[in-house]
Amino acid sequence: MENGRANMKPVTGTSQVTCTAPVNIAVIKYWGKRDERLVLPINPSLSVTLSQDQLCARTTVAASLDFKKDRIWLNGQEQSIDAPRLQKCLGEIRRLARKRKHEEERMGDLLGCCVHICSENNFPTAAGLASSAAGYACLVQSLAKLFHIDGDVSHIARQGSGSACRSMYGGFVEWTMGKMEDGSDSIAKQIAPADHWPELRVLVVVVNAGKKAVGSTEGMQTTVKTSALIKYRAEHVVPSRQEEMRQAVLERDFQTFGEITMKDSNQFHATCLDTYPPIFYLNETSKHIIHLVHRYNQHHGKIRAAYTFDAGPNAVLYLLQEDLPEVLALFHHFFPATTNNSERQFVRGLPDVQRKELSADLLDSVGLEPSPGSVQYIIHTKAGEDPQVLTDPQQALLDENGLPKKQT
Ligand SMILES: Nc1ncnc2c1ncn2[C@@H]1O[C@H](COP(=O)(O)OP(=O)(O)OP(=O)(O)O)[C@@H](O)[C@H]1O
Ligand SMILES: C[C@@](O)(CCOP(=O)(O)OP(=O)(O)O)CC(=O)O
Repeated sequence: MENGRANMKPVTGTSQVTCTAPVNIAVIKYWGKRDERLVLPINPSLSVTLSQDQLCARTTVAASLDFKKDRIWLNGQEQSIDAPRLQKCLGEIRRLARKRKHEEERMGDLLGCCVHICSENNFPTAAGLASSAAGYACLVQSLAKLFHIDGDVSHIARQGSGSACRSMYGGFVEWTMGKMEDGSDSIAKQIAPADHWPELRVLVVVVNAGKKAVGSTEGMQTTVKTSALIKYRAEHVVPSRQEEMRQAVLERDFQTFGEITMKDSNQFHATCLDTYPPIFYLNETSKHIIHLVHRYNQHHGKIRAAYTFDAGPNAVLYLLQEDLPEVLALFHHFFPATTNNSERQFVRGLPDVQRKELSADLLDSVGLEPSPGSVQYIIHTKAGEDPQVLTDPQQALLDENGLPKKQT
């Protein structure tokens, strides 16, 4: 992978670009829009971009005068190109490209071409694992490269899915609310690069990889309409929290980082409960995980692991490398794999699983009944880089005719 120009040819035949883009998991949550059309948030948010070695979207975009219409395939299935958010991203990219056409000789006849888009995620789609963030970041990055647009395009990714703007950067990223009516200052910015905090580890605990009942877009609309708590949160809680969190990241202060992460996740889910009718994203296993983490931290008298939950029951844990063996041992003990979720695949992305003996004291402090099979699997990962261009044509998802490659 390299972050330079893509495998682009002049538009005599087909011009094609392939990119990958990361998932990001917020530690200060975005929930609620002040402008639905432009996807402008009611509060700023802050997230960690995850490594693409474990979780990523991959997208190939191709432009050709031979294509009759714009088309998109997602995870092997052709989808409607008329989806409003897709249209918004395509339209914005073409608008920017038109504006820059006179400065860009390379643009050639690209603007007269239709595009084919093919994308896949290497993890479950629409299951509360931020597939829309990785997916729209990947789409916008690939289209920007195809149309020779340089510079920040996070304001375009934002219009695909709000959280996608944060996946345009690696490491630790904030999404500023902005004040402008056109949303041009509601953009993502990196506050620290991926290697800023090398000891930080991330465990994505997959409780349920199925499609969730209430999508984020609809869920946050109802919250904004019906919850008094969300207004209080946006006006009186998040602004100072965002500052504290930025400082905690810059100082690699895990105690503050962990505490704010858990409190912010809890408040986000409290606003879901305050929604009318209420929205429940956490399930019994999520609650077990919350208890486990608090009792574990209490046992050690400090925060050693911090949980956060998006719009679904899956937990994401932030922790430091030195505590990884113990935390994994706790999950093996309290959420043992069954034959359906076999031991070998239980923890993914960790070459040599270090096991640690748990003290009787610690097991006693946690004091939960083991719940076999309720965690499907765990992905071990860390902070990672921004979207990448893939230059090897073998990794493209479209063939030389601009059609999805046959699966082998
Ligand atoms: N690789 C992709 N390319 C383009 N669009 C994608 C891609 N992956 C997901 N999407 C879009 O995002 C939608 C899923 O978004 P949704 O918000 O429901 O789930 P999620 O992002 O997995 O969860 P959450 O945002 O709550 O963490 C898909 O239905 C599709 O429209
Ligand atoms: C709970 C969240 O993951 C919500 C993400 O919402 P989306 O970005 O998926 O919503 P839309 O802007 O409507 O597409 C919190 C977060 O990522 O900050």
